[in-house]
Amino acid sequence: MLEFDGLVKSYGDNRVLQGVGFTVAPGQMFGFCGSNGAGKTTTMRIAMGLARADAGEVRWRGQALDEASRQRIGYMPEERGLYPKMKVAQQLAYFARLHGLSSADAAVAAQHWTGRLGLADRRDEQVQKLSLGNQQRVQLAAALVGRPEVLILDEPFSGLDPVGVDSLAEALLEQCRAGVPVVFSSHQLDLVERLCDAVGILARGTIVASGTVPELRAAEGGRQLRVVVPDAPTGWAGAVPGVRVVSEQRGDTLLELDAGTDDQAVLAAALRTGRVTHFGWREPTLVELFREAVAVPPAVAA
Ligand SMILES: Nc1ncnc2c1ncn2[C@@H]1O[C@H](COP(=O)(O)OP(=O)(O)OP(=O)(O)O)[C@@H](O)[C@H]1O
Repeated sequence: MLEFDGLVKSYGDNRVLQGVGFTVAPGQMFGFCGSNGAGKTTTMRIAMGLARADAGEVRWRGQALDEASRQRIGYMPEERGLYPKMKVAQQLAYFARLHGLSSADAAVAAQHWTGRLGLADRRDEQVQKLSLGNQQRVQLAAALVGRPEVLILDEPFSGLDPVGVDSLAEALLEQCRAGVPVVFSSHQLDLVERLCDAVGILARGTIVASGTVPELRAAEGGRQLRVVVPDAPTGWAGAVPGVRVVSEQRGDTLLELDAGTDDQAVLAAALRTGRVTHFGWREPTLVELFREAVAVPPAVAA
């Protein structure tokens, strides 16, 4: 297990982390979400020993991370960290050597990851001559090239084109299948929803929601039903007991049902208006769950 346990961190009066904890199992892909400035980078930097926590620790296999165990982590920092004048393959082989690979293995790993991440034609170019997206790919290759036991990636998908997103996603899933725990931060919640086994949402210094996306949906609790009745008169659903109309546009209605309201009664009411072309429960997207989770509760806002 990779365990983030009770992390507390302030910068002056700015209490950024106030007890952040979550765990990532081997082979699990964990999407670390939160608004700008929520503290995701700070959390990852603490794990890598680049910022010091005021309290709490990060453990891998039960041991607090130290310099030696961090050698076995593939880390992609937010601020990026490549040598601009070094050539791509040479640089990746260098990073692999830093992670303990022999020079022969390092050269093979550099060759492999440049191929996997669409950089085969760029191996002999200086990093500074690459486009931003390709520099990003090199940075990802640098995190992967040392055969990491754990991956901690700060916004690895930002700036990648759709093909780059796909090749990185495939590479990360492959790492998971090999038993590597992967944590990555992202604002691309559609991607998080598609890729991650578990999600943690950081707000107000703590993890305010965590679990699989279906678990987050279940915790959210709202029951919304989408009913499409093209010929129905406007406002038809307002007359059904226990139903609140969330939105209604040319027969396409989104309804919130009270706990005791039978969806079949709603269907019967819809059928009385004419044709029903769609009737189904609507699952909130991760974007909607995120908005709900980060919204300041009235008691805090007051
Ligand atoms: N070295 C530092 N000195 C002072 N304040 C800092 C430092 N690093 C981060 N902060 C503050 O800590 C807070 C959290 O920043 P952090 O970069 O961890 O957030 P984030 O969730 O990664 O944000 P984003 O999504 O915008 O990248 C911010 O208010 C930021 O200004």
